[in-house]
Amino acid sequence: MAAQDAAVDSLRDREIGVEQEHLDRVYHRLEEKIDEAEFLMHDAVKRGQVGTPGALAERDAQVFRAGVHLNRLNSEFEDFLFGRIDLLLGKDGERGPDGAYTSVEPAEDAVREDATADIAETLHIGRIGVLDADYAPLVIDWRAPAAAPFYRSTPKDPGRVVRRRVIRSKGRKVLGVEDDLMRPELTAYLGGEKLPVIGDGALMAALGQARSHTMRDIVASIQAEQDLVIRAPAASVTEVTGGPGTGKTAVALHRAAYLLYQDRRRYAGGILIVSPTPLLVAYTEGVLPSLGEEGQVAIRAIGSLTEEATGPEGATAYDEPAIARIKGSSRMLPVLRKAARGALEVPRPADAGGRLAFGDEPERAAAPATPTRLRVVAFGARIELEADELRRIRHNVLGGTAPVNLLRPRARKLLLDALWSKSSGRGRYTDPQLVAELRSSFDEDVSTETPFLEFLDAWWPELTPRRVLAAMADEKRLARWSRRILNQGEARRLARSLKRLDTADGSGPLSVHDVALLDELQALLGTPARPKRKREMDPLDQLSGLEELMPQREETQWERAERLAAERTEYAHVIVDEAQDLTPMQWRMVGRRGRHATWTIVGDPAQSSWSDPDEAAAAKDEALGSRPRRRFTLTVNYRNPAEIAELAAKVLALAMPGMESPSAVRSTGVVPRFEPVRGGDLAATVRAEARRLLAEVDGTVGVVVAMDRRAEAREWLAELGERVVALGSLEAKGLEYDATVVVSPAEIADESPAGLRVLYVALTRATQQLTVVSGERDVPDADGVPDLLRD
Ligand SMILES: Nc1ncnc2c1ncn2[C@@H]1O[C@H](COP(=O)(O)OP(=O)(O)OP(=O)(O)O)[C@@H](O)[C@H]1O
Repeated sequence: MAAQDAAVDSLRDREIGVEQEHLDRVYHRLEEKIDEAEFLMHDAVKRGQVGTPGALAERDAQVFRAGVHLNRLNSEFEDFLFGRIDLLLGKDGERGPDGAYTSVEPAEDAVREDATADIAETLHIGRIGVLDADYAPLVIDWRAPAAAPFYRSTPKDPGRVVRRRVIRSKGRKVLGVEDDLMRPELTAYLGGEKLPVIGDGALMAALGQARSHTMRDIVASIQAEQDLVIRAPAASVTEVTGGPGTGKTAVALHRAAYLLYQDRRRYAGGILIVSPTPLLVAYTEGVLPSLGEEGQVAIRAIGSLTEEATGPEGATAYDEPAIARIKGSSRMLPVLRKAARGALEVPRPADAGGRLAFGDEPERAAAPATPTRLRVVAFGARIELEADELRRIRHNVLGGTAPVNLLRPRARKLLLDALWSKSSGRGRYTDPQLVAELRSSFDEDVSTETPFLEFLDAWWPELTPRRVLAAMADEKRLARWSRRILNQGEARRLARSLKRLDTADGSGPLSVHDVALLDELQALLGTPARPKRKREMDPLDQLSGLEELMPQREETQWERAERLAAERTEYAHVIVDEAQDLTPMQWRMVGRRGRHATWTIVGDPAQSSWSDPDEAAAAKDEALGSRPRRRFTLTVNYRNPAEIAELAAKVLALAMPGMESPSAVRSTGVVPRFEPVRGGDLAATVRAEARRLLAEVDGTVGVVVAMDRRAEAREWLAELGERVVALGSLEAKGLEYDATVVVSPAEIADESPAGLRVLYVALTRATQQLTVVSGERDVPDADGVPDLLRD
């Protein structure tokens, strides 16, 4: 036995040596490329000294290209090279642009009659492609067509692949190799020697690794059903469903990288990834850089899609479920329409200095209540418009559906018309040209008069979304705007929840659901065009007057890329993660960002925390329009061991009877634990359990509690260090931990109408171990199993 083990070890060492040699060759080539890039960079800087506009632009472009290249090469990727496939001869002898043979099927004579064959081609797969000096592929980019068989090939449908190898390396050192044999029936030879096979698969090794607070890419172990989604053509809408842990988030992120690789020009318009929480954004945002992609992709939490309204930190407050239900519903749309127009008559909050939601100027000094009379002096006489005349004009202007803020010029025009019709100058002449001149000077005089300007500002103020939302905090007013849409109780609750915003400076804390309302209001109000500010001039240039002689400095590509990203409100591709949670109002908000986009939508209806899935489905259909859809289903759970998945399936059966659970790919033999509260002390029980799990696992421990308990749970765990995190049930979306403690299933299930589905989410976060602690509302049996989790 020992001799056999030693033989296996020495074969493994030999194969590691083979891959090390290849990796050395790759790094040698990379070093040459880095030298080249650095040379280009210096050359470019020299060119810059010539100073003509053309040379400057060329220099910028060259520096940009060389910089990007250097960046990618210099970032010492862990697992830069991670895969290899050994292939039979292809059907035709054609090679693709990456130098690899294109044919997926083996040639007819690739396998001899005695089931022996020769390996005709070996490809190494890595995060980016590298060609040698003769343009032969040293490494194929994982997204290139030639790399697809690495992911797609299975023993059932092997194509040309005989052996698929995952290479584990760190920096420049190869640490290990794991092989899967795709054609076990063959005896294959490579360079005259029998092809060796090492280990028993890389997937299990990857799944067993401890989790950290950031997600890893899965580029070395993407499975065939996932690869189909990642490489699906970007036409219209790609919809992916699958249970917890089936890799939906991972697939969505890899798809973003794939699309950029496929068609960088098309996606220069940006890819937006919408995530449910800032926690999931933080968890996933390292994946794309690790795949060599940054810049073009914006990952945003649904609560910070409108950064202008919320600030970069976004909205993180959660409304209680009954309020969230109202704010998320599409019934809010007619209410907001009324509010956007009605808010014109609402006096500004008493103070100044508040942050404008979507503008860039601070609010000006407090204005009095909306004026009811306009009085001006023209041609030496006083002219007045009374309340009912003003009302008629306002009514007239608001007739259509145009955004309120864009109607101000029309309001101004109708006011001037009405004043002119009362002016003494009107009947003075009959010559049309004279009348026109008189009118024009009348308009100019009146419209620059301070009383007129002040009146217009107060009577037709430029509204901000925050100001309108704050105006809805008044119960009577909101009752008026929501008549026959919300019932009295709903209107009252909604108004109360908006009171937070009705502060003097209008900057009270926003909830996640407020953001979609603000965004809708922004669309209803419109943003008037502002005069462009002149670029500030260099004071030295001004002194010498040289600026007129110098060519206009052109924007560099970097500056341009940054500016476009900052200005971007629509994207070329929109990816929605945890799509089952988007409310109808959120679908409208996301829809506005992808009006001309292609889409990838991933989600799981069984994990939805939104109470009315039909209403959300209708809003989603509206956002996507009639675009054709391709649907995929992922079926294998890579996160939870079978023991945990089995327990979660009991809740799934209650939450969504008849819905199938994904099948867990591995089992650990460790069954979930059940802990009743010890001595009535929930905090101590949870703390003890978290401490125990910290000793059991290498990575992270997540403690999931009902939303109302978040703050206290953080205190319970404050001294246990950074490996432990306390989370509210809604915050656990999409995250995973080596071990989790789920605190009081009944409390989580009772939180909202979707509570059972939220509990299902909480129970499916662990990769190794799970403990369920019963609280007051649970009814544990003699083994501590709460009633919700019994058979
Ligand atoms: N092919 C794979 N190879 C290695 N790990 C994988 C693979 N597919 C998924 N995983 C891992 O499984 C875990 C679950 O993946 P992911 O979070 O993407 O699932 P999900 O479907 O989004 O889950 P949920 O619906 O619960 O949010 C992650 O740790 C991911 O890295």
